[in-house]
Amino acid sequence: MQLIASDTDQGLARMLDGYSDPAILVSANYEILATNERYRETFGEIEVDRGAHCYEVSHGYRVPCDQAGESCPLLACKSSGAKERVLHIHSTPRGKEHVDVEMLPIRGDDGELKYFVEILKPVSIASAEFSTQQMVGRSPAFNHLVDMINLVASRDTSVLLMGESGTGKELAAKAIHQASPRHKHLMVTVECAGLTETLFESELFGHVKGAFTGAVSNKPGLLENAEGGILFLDEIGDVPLGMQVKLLRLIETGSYRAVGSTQLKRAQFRLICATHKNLKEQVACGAFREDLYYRINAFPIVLPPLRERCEDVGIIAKSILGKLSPDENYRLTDSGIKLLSGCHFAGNVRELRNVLERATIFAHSNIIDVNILARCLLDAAPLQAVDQAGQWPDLKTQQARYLNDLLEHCQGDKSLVAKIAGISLRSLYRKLGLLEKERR
Ligand SMILES: Nc1ncnc2c1ncn2[C@@H]1O[C@H](COP(=O)(O)OP(=O)(O)OP(=O)(O)O)[C@@H](O)[C@H]1O
Repeated sequence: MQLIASDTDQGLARMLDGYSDPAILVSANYEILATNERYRETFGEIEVDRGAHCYEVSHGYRVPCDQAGESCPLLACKSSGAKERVLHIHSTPRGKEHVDVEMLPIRGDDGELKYFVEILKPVSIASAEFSTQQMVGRSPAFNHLVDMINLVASRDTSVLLMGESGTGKELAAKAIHQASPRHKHLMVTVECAGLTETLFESELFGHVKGAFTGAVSNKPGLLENAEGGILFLDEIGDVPLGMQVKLLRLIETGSYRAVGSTQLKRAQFRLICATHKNLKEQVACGAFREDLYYRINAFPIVLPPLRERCEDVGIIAKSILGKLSPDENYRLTDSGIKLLSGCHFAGNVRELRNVLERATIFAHSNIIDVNILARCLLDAAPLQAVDQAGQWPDLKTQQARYLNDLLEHCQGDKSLVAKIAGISLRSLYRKLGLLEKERR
């Protein structure tokens, strides 16, 4: 135990060492009074002798978290008088990390809230810094996603991952697998899109020799590989209706038959499904069974589109470059990151990845700048095509916004703007001239 403030209740401070997770004792004015050994091992010694505030040490803020635009668990704890938790990004000796923060209130003899025990569990399923292995991000939308994954991973609950194409549903499924008690067993992915009912059934359940033309020997199904582990059904919305009944039976009874066999087999697995479709709408129009929908949807997690976490684009882009060419040490310029952060990637992280892959082909050195990126942004449109109110602006307003945004991104470089916009420089000057006239 490291005791910082001398007037701290010593017994209370010593209690921290009973926690196997990093823990600190905090006063009602956010002062850190004591830390346990596990905390110091994980987050380092607190250098300031006296008056070190939790918001300074964990975030480098000069004011409490709630005044810096974040949720403050201590404040929440003060108002509820009960245990509170939140997922925060903390500064650590290793850089920024996601941390699951739990705050417990302790009352003095007079019944007033006097101390707070803060337990800080580092979350390893995602990275807030460059990483080629994990999901990367630090925006509020991404942190919420990490929080959801972190909460459900240790359970055996079925998870439904929903989100547009390329938002990272498969990566999220892998993160759940790695953080789950089943991580020593396999996660078997079944790509449901484009499979006919027959093919789906024999892939999943296996078949016996002679079950159909071409079944020359017994073949085990993917379910056998998933035994004890995780079955990940990607694009569950594309499973043919006939197969949905068999899937439902499998989930409800844990048993199935290989194609052509009468023998009942048992399967033991955790289910994770993913879809880019709106399954509720699919249910309403009769394309997806309602009973199956409720079976797979025990814990829904929505993956936010990239345009709702623009702050993450830079760190994701750097991580993707590290993954694409580990030896090249590609560097993105700040204006390049700014350009990418302002784009509407309909294909989300996958489209960003494609843009970066093209950029590595065009780059003459390991520097990827705004000019190279502009050549590679084939489909990505600048953000804000749709109004805040969800209304489509008229074409003129839309064009004006587009050109203004682009000019800003390209730091006034009109040749570059013309190139990205796919118009001649003359035509750009004409349009800008018209805009100017209208403004006056
Ligand atoms: N947060 C992230 N950080 C780093 N890379 C990411 C992140 N999210 C997605 N990616 C990368 O983006 C690509 C697409 O991700 P993934 O395949 O998981 O998306 P998906 O939602 O399953 O797509 P689809 O619906 O088309 O199958 C992958 O290369 C993945 O590694």
